[in-house]
Amino acid sequence: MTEHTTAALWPAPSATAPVDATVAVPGSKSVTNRGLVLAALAADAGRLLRPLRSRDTSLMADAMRAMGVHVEEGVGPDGTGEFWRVVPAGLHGPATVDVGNAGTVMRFLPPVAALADGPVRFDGDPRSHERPLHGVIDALRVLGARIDDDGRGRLPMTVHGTGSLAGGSVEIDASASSQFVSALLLSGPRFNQGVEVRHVGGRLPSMPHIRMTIDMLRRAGAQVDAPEDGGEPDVWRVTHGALLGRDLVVEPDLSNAQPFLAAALITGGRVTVPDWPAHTTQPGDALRGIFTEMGGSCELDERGLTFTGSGRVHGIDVDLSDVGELTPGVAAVAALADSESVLRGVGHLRLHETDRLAALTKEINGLGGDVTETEDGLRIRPRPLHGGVFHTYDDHRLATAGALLGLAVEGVEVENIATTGKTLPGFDAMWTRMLTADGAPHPAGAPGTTVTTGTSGTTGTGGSAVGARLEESA
Ligand SMILES: O=C(O)C1=C[C@@H](OP(=O)(O)O)[C@@H](O)[C@H](O)C1
Ligand SMILES: C=C(OP(=O)(O)O)C(=O)O
Repeated sequence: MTEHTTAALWPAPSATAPVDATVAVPGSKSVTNRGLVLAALAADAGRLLRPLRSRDTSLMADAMRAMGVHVEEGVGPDGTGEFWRVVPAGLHGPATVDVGNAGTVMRFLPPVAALADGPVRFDGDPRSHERPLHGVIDALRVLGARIDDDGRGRLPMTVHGTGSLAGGSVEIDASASSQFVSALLLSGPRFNQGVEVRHVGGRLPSMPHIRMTIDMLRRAGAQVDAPEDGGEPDVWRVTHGALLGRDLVVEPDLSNAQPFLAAALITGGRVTVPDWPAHTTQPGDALRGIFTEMGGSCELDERGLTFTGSGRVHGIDVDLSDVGELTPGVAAVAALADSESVLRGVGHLRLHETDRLAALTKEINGLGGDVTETEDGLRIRPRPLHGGVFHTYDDHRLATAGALLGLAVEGVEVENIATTGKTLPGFDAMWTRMLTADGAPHPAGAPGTTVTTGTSGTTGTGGSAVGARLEESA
């Protein structure tokens, strides 16, 4: 856990009534950044429709540009929103990539850089020097790349691209991050022999994110063999071959929908998120089950996902290994529940944007809570909380967790709310608008208040298509 800064304090608004709003959530970070990588590696141009525009995705687009790929911004005809057009080109070095604190950029791009025709230097925020990268660095060396690092398997480092990579079979321990596996698979079609990745080690977290990688690779024309198709457990194979340029519609970011759905749960209100996909690999879809168990109910129909709180919030005993990025939000809700919660399977969160288990424990306890760290998660015993400063350690999900606590606890001040810009710029304005919605009951198909950001996302309200999934129109 890094030291907190003296950044501005944001007085988290408390809820004076049950929320009743429709909140259009911008595009998925994970889909946008995979889409950019696959488009840059494709044989011809493609577009990302409704991409997320945030710090993590801008870093990815800028890194592509630094290596010679054209990423152009555009706005489509009425109602279709913003897009990014990606025109692949020969990947070039020398180049410099700023990864910020984006796991997707620091893990997904070194294999791309190995295909460039010169050196690509990687560096980022101080925290990026602490986040594990050994799975990618060691694997790339086995697959034929030359990499200069400081011997710790972390950033900063330089990948000496030679224009191609042999590829082949490799064993990695990806228990620290599923992104090691995704990184090698995403570039696999461009390796001369494709790639076979075998995970050896502790439990692999974030499996839905690996399924997202496989799903998107297949939609881009790649041949992938995966364990869920009857293959060997923990072994993935990607065959060498061309990737297709195409149009990809980016789904709303369901993990970023979490604070808004949680607001309905905490206040006993109602929030609709339009364009919630009927089928998705996003881990945020698990919120339907988790928050229902914690005391609400949800309905997926032509308006999107409507979550309604019951006025009671229950504790939960849950394994979040598959959906680790939901942990800060679940922990905040659990601190306001009527019974104890145990969150399991998320030891790897100690290596996320910050040590999330330590940070959540310290900050919730700083408001009077009773949270203890376990070996692989958190035990949360609800207690009456009081106001105070909620530090965020440059972690977007700590910031939204603080906002959630502020709904029910007067006098919570969230440090550096702007850190939400990593994946959700304008969160504070969306939050305030959700809370100041007029609460007028909205019949099916005619939601009352719509909250959008200016950065991306849809502005659709009633009648917007459910199932805005990854779609090919190429
Ligand atoms: O591949 C992805 O897009 C992600 C994978 C997960 O990483 P870990 O497996 O490191 O938790 C997740 O937490 C992160 O927010 C996004
Ligand atoms: C862990 C996260 O991000 P990253 O992609 O930087 O790993 C997250 O968004 O919760």
